[in-house]
Amino acid sequence: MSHISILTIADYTTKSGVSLKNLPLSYQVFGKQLGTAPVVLVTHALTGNSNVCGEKGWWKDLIGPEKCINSEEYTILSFNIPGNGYDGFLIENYEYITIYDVAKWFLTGLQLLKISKVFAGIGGSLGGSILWQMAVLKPALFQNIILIATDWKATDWLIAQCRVQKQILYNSENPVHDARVHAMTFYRTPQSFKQKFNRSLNEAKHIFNVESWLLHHGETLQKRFQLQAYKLMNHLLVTSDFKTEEAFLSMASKIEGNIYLVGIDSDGFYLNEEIKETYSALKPLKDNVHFAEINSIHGHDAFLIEYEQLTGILNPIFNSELVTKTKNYEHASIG
Ligand SMILES: CC(=O)SCCNC(=O)CCNC(=O)[C@H](O)C(C)(C)COP(=O)(O)OP(=O)(O)OC[C@H]1O[C@@H](n2cnc3c(N)ncnc32)[C@H](O)[C@@H]1OP(=O)(O)O
Repeated sequence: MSHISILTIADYTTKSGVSLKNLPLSYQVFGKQLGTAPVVLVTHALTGNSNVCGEKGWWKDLIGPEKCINSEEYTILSFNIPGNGYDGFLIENYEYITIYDVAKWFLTGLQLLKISKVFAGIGGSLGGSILWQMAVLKPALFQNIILIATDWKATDWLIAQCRVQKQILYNSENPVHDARVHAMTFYRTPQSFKQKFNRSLNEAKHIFNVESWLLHHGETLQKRFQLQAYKLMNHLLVTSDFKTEEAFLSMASKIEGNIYLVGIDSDGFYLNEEIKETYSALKPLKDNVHFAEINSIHGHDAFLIEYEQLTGILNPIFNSELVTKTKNYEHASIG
């Protein structure tokens, strides 16, 4: 059982020029003790947290003892995005914070923990956008980065969805509940709902099952996630900081480690074709960039559902013999 530890970032000035003192950065470590094994850094998504593989860990089907990312072989580290509320810390005035700042905080966290080399950074959705930014800021840090259902930029489509979310978060009487109800529709697909519900009725509630499912997810999130945290996370989604594709490609081509892009063919939030475009544009500039696709009817949520396919994609990175040799070499670099 991993407990939450807290680091303090004494002095930080955001990219927008706001000075912050004593910012708490909380984290959890699972598996091997820090300094004894290669580090896997997991960056969480919108309503996630640092509990990646504990009893209620959100990626416990992928990470843990004898799982694809085996906690008996690796040190699993995850920071909470400051302001996600999971450690009791909220950020009242969040508009000046961007993904760039979060990436800088995580990099400072690694420095405070004396980690100079990370075997793999892995994240989906918002977590993947943070990883892109970290890898660009520190091109030699990661031996592998795995970016799942994510992008280095916010597309117009994503910005539009986040605007609707913001309208709900500011104007609804039950903002977290209602925003989640809306979000669950674009995390899935029509085909996923058809397979799951097929117009069936919830007799007790006199509504369709798809409706009671949406309301269930709304209620569940309302119980565990705070409004201020949701506002911050929704804001972060639209703040990637690379300006143009040209600028991004020039910076991304300097990342030294292997880059694995993973798209979901039915993703209606971070579109697969955008991920493929990034791959096609980056591949001529960098040898060790790879693309893999998850085939699923479940849309964006597939990165939290399709574990067999994820395991198939990730096994060569985490469990091949070649990797084991590299891992042993990497032990020496962990401070
Ligand atoms: C933007 C970003 O950065 S990332 C996007 C963020 N995405 C998320 O946060 C994930 C949101 N999705 C979820 O939480 C999903 O539930 C997943 C992906 C974790 C799991 O999906 P699935 O395995 O398909 O489970 P499902 O969505 O059906 O959820 C199961 C729950 O729904 C309940 N449920 C199922 N059908 C119904 C129904 N007809 N009526 C009411 N409740 C229902 C189940 O009882 C179960 O409840 P419990 O979790 O309280 O035990």
